[in-house]
Amino acid sequence: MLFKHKFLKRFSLFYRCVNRKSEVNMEETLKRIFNKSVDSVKPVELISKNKFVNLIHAGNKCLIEINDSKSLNKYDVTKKKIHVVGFGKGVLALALELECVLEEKLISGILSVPIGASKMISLKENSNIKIIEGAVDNLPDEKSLNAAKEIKEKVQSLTDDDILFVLITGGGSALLPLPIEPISLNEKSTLIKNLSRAGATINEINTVRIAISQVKGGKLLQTAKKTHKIISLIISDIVDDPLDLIASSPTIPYKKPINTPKEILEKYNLFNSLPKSILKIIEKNGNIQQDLSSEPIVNSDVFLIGNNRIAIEAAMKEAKHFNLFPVFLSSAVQGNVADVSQAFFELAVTVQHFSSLSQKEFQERIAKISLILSPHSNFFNDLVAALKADLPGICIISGGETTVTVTGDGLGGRNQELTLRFTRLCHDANTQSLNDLLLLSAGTDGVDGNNDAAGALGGSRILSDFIKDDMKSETNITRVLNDFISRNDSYNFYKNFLKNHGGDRYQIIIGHTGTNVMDVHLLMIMTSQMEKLS
Ligand SMILES: Nc1ncnc2c1ncn2[C@@H]1O[C@H](COP(=O)(O)OP(=O)(O)OP(=O)(O)O)[C@@H](O)[C@H]1O
Ligand SMILES: O=C(O)[C@H](O)CO
Repeated sequence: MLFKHKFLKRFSLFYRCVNRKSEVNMEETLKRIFNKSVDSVKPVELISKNKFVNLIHAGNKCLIEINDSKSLNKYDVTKKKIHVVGFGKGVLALALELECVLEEKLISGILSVPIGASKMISLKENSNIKIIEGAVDNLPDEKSLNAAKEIKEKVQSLTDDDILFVLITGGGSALLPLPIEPISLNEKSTLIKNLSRAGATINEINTVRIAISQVKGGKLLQTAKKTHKIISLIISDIVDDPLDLIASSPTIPYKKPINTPKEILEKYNLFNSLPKSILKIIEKNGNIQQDLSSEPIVNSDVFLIGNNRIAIEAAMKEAKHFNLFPVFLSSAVQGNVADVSQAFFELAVTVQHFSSLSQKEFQERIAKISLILSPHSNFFNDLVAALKADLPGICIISGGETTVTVTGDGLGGRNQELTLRFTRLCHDANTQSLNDLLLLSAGTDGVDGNNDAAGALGGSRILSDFIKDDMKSETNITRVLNDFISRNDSYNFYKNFLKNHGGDRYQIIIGHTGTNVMDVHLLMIMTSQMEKLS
């Protein structure tokens, strides 16, 4: 804990003297900002409204134009047949946009999408695209294995007459499992589950996935050598948009990893318990790049069409509509959810108490928090500008993907656990002023771990519904919070416990959104009672 309790108590007295009933509906405001940020990265925005892909008929020629803001790319498709394959949480909506743009030029396709995805989005009535749903709880299963086999066969069958669109979004790794033989699906799936529960980062998990797959890490592209052109359209759900890791990049050869798969498995104590089949492959594929670098692939173009930054920009714009001063923190928030929730808490408290801190103290605190939250280079100046502004509140906006080391048997996800831990920190600090802040954290894919929520809201104000209840003493609340956190049961804290006490508006349930650009965090701090910086 960076701040001592003493520090918090000193300032709480000041805030208790002020009647701080805010008229802003903080929950609703944050939810609306989040929804706008998700809308901005939906395929309909990225492909159609932005005119990213266009079909042009010029005389007796037919061209596809791809306008990626850096360059205009033209493909002569007059005598070509166009196909599509895709895997990930957002590819159904992407394929629909592609169908609308390419019309009858698009003659076939196969998509591997999460269970339930086609309840939310339907392709055109006479669609030529086959949809295979699979990967319950984001883990590979027989259905996604069959999808992967079909996709590989399809790609292998293409010739110089064909153009192939490959749609890639987050969640694609679990939806395109094809382990190197003799590794079984169950062995692979157990290993990935163990890595994830041990708190491995997505970069680490995908490095291991690539090493044991027949199609990941550019290997699907190898099977498409005879195809005239392969055009990959990617929505990024990894920090810094590493194209060779998103959905384990079946169409982009993997660069040398920072840590080898073996080192990663050793780090999480999983190497010594590997089944023989995996062990053999891991020892052989020490340097993943080797097999692929010998044959440069010339018939492939790759476009990044959406990322977390776009969602953040939309959130910034929407926050202004609510008269909040938006401050961009980072698109790269990573790390253990315990550290990240602590850092968000300390950031909120520092902002609330800036007028009592010397400039040096303020800078030092922000610098400490920065070690965890990796702020954008202008963050400090932007924050100071917000503190000088005459607006009722600040909204600090970030994105990224935290990790949870799951030791309990509850239901939850990194977002709900982040907001629950944040709530506990605010509650423990026992300061009235903390009622003026609220943190929203949610996955832009609409899914947070192994349940139907996308995320939640956290802060001591979410407890006020049941603090009023005479039955609950302060100690009881602390015990309840600790219990749900230790069992990794954040979902049920919001779904059942909080709801039973009248707090039913703090969990975010929106279903599959048809896109995926990691998580968004919105920290709202009402400043109307705070002194402004001069
Ligand atoms: N009970 C739980 N409480 C907290 N976090 C959990 C729990 N169960 C799983 N998780 C975390 O949820 C994460 C997996 O969530 P999810 O399936 O949404 O993955 P994802 O990373 O968003 O998927 P993808 O990147 O493939 O789209 C892991 O980080 C895991 O540690
Ligand atoms: O599918 C995956 O590998 C993750 O969502 C990261 O892209």
